[in-house]
Amino acid sequence: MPTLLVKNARVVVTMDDQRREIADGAIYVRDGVIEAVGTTAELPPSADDTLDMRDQIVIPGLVNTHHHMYQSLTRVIGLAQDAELFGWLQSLYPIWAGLTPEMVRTSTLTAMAELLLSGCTTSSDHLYIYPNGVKLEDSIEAAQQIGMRFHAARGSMSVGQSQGGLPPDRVVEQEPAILKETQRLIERWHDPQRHAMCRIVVAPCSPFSVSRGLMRDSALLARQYGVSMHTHLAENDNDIAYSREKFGMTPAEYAEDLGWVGNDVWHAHCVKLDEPGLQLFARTRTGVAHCPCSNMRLGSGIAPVRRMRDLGVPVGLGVDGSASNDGAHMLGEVRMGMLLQRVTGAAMTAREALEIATRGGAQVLGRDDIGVLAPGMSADFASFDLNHVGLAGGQGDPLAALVFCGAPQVTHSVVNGRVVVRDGALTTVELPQVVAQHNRFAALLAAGG
Ligand SMILES: Nc1nc2[nH]c(O)nc2c(=O)[nH]1
Repeated sequence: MPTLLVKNARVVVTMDDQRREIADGAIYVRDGVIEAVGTTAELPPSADDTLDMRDQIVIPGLVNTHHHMYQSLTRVIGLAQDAELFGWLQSLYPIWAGLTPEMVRTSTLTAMAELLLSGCTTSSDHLYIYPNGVKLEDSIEAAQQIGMRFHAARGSMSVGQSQGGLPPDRVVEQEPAILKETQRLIERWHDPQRHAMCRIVVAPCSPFSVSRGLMRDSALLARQYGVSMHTHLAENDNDIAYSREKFGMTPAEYAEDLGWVGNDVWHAHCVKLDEPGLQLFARTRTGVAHCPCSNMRLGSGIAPVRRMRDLGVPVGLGVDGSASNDGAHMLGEVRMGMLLQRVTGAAMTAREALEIATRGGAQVLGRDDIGVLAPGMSADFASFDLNHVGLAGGQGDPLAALVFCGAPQVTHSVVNGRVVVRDGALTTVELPQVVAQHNRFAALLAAGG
């Protein structure tokens, strides 16, 4: 059983129940699981592999609760640069119709590389468009290759324009085929055990691209297998208007009506969730993926995260797809999450913002084994060099500096006890080659395949 020792860290931020921040910190890992956390003097002096974290801060691996990784192929597309959600989607659906399995595989590697280099060790990905033979396996196999803990959300769209939906008919699927494929994926890939590296999520896309029937049947399927459910909800004013006009309900009423509330459900955005909706989410422990950069980029508004947290709604953080962010720096997203709440006059500390991205994300994804550095937890963590120029002058409070100052890339990232980034470089893929391939695919896609 391989062992790993982290020692001499300036500080280990545990996010444990006492929120301990351990100076001269150390972590001892056996077979991918944390065995001990303490000071360097308290822990064993050696292991099969040792990371000397002198002048580094160690934090629990960040948990990204919302992404569309394929969208990294369509960053800053001209027509979509300045549009709100519906116009943005309408200009991108036709481009995404050209996606191929190889494009999904490569863009998943690129997006995961970006996440791992920014401190994220677990990510969800909402893949909801399946043209040209694309399958969820294209992203699952990329996650295995790069070594990221993965919640693969089998998205779907079934209501095209001819039925009153937003997407063109050619990118939607038949509902029986969606359900059959989702069931196959759960049976093939879902691992319900602690420390699982791959879980499947049932994830019809949004009220304006999926029927009520598919929402209901998806919930039944998910609960039959005990897997989580994920969708978009209450993202902007047009989204609210669509729900009111089409269903005669607010988004929260719609979700409740279809069985889409509970601690096995998390909704992306929820910018426009009203007070009864917030109360409903708190009562039912329904989760939210907060995506501050995307909400700003699309001009959607500011999610009431302060109110959510005060009511006890589980909140995690998400970078969202890179066509609406357009970066995927998870620690940068933590900073934005903190700053954006302050724009509303609400209080949000650096420590709370980091908590949302660690413990909060773990709760939203339904996991009790990540987001905290403590014995028995998965060995998922990231370290940052405190000598980085962007942190100069902030040494008095390294954790606050990391969140406030504008984030560097990691020095090391460890996932399930495996060193996936060592001394700033990915150990599992040749990143320059991946990026070059990604750029070729992006150009092809923009040119119409
Ligand atoms: N931010 C996003 N919102 C969405 N709604 C929807 O139906 N698709 C998307 C998306 O890709 N990004």
